[in-house]
Amino acid sequence: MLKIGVFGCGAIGAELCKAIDSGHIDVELYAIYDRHEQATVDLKDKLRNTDPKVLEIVDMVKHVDLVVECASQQAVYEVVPAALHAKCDVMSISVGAFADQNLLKTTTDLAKEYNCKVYLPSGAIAGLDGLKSASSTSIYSVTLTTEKHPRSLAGAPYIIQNNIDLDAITGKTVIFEGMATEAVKAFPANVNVAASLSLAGIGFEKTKVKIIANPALSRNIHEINVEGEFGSFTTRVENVPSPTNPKTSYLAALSAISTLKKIADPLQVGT
Ligand SMILES: NC(=O)C1=CN([C@@H]2O[C@H](COP(=O)(O)OP(=O)(O)OC[C@H]3O[C@@H](n4cnc5c(N)ncnc54)[C@H](O)[C@@H]3O)[C@@H](O)[C@H]2O)C=CC1
Ligand SMILES: O=C([O-])CC(=O)C(=O)O
Repeated sequence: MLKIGVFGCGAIGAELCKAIDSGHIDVELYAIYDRHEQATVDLKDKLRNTDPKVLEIVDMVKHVDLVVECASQQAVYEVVPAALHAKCDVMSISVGAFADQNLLKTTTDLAKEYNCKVYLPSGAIAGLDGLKSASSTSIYSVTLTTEKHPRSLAGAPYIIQNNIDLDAITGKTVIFEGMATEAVKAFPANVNVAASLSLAGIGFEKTKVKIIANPALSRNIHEINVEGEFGSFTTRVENVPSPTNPKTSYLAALSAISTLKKIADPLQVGT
């Protein structure tokens, strides 16, 4: 059975571990890690059938087949190269880190060298399947419009650097408009989905991102518009936020669960 290490025990990591613990995913949860020890303690308390070891990344990679990063963009720099050097496959949910072309190249080079796979789940959006198909011909534009409650944007570097008072926002307000390359750094905990879109489509320099704060919202909305030689499509997901992290949509955790389930499943149905 596939041995898994989960790096990051927050909203997504905890849901993923609970899905393994409940038997929903047929893998062995061998190890977990979080820089906040209490997060590992709290997570272990919630698990009924498994008792993973708490191992730092250097030790985790010696024992597992696949490492799942669900921590932060910063953690990707530590976790992904370490896993690949140890010939482990990796799933990474903090996809925005791969806007760094050096990290992206190192990752793909290492994965090729060691014959490993790097899985980047769809996260909190729908439509990557259509975008990937459409990419075989010309794509004219890809636009992500993300609308969240202002509290979900709190702490983002862009909000801090521009002294934006989120409490003063009383109506729908455009906070940011730019390209994905800038957006994923400016809002590292809000628009990792812009990175997945960029990688599946026309790249970080051409993928447009608009971020709107709306205090009337209780859901995280991601709308994607794609125009190309194939025609056009729009997807819109109105996401229920994770109860433990309002920045993160529940669908993102479900996407990580679904990706891991697919990796573990011996039967692969469909194209
Ligand atoms: N691709 C997508 O669609 C989505 C991606 N994300 C990203 O996924 C990641 C996880 O999201 P959540 O579980 O909601 O976050 P969270 O904040 O609830 O949990 C993250 C956990 O990882 C730990 N952590 C962070 N950096 C670490 C490091 N360098 N070393 C060790 N532990 C570290 C934290 O202590 C925390 O317990 C975040 O980067 C988030 O921005 C979130 C939602 C959607
Ligand atoms: O969960 C979401 O709504 C999307 C998100 O935070 C991200 O892409 O970083």
